[in-house]
Amino acid sequence: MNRQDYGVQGRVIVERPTGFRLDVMVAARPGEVIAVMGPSGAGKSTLLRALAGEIPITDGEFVVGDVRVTPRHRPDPRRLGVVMLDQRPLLFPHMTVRQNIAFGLRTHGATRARAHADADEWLWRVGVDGAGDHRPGELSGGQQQRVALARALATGPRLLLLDEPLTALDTETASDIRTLLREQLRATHTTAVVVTHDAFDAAALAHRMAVIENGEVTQRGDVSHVLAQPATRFVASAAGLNRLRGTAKEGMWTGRSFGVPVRISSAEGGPRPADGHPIVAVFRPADARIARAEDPTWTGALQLARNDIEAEEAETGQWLARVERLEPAPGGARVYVSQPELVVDVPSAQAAVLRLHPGDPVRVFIDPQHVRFIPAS
Ligand SMILES: Nc1ncnc2c1ncn2[C@@H]1O[C@H](COP(=O)(O)OP(=O)(O)OP(=O)(O)O)[C@@H](O)[C@H]1O
Repeated sequence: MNRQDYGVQGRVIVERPTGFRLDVMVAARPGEVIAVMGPSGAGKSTLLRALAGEIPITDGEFVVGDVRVTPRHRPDPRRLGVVMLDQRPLLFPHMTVRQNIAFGLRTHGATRARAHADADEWLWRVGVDGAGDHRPGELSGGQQQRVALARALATGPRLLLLDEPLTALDTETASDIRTLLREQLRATHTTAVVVTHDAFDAAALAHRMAVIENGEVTQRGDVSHVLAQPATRFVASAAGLNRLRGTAKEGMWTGRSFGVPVRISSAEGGPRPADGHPIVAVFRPADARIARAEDPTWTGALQLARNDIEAEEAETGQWLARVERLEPAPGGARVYVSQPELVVDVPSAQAAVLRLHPGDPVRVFIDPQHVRFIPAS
């Protein structure tokens, strides 16, 4: 078969007895890497398991290369040519590393000598040459994941499925394996679907991404486009962005904070949504600022905010908010506030001065030059 035929395309529908329904269109061109992100329970693993032929689809159909999968026809995974790479390497512990890789090649018809020679070549490609005679248990977690990648790619799968392949690794090892994965996927022109919770991995590994929420695709497109134009709160938070839904009025975002009107403007030019249309204000947590409210009591702080509105002195890009929780973050603190819900990254020096606690009234400020408006879908 011509290598150009490879890729995956179709509609995957899986209904669970629990009432959960997955219904997604999948399409990856040959050699293309698609990232799949989504909240817990969205159906990402269900999708991978269906694509791997591990569970039947209830409806729809898809093709992997030229092999068709339907609710009634579920080919043998080897014939389907789909290989799954898990969070954990899952190597055979009683075999040597070389035998682990050669095993798959042997089941594809290679002679013992050929399989062993190819296994050594693969060990070299993934940077663990010399480890061939060791048992997996004698290698580090990162080395084992390298071997698992070699084993997955060695048989030239039509489709490689990666389920959170970097999650179980420490940061430094994850970084090495991310680079290796990227290089090898490109070099072997392997079509792949990678499930990840990390937008950085999606951007590093994939050409395009699909977001699954509650069994459906809520956004798809080029990775950078999806992350920059988040269509849902989940994507915004995965991309590390605040996403505030409001209504367009006089070229500004308008919403409410504790019943008090709030406005945010954007420095961006271009067409503005007509008044009354829903719009979303998007900005980074590090671009918002926070200060203690002028009055430390809630009644006092709210009264001041209302007075400003009545006197028409309420400034755009600032409003009263409530601290919900605080988390340590690199270089400072991450502050979660409500009404509207958003995240503000506060540098250490300022966090030390502010001494915030959950329940405190604060003022949030956002400069228009850091705000982007996108139409609400
Ligand atoms: N074997 C099963 N039988 C019945 N229902 C299942 C089974 N496995 C998963 N589900 C249900 O399918 C839905 C989707 O689960 P799935 O594991 O695919 O989500 P996920 O996006 O991979 O989540 P996570 O990120 O937490 O792994 C959930 O409601 C789950 O309870």
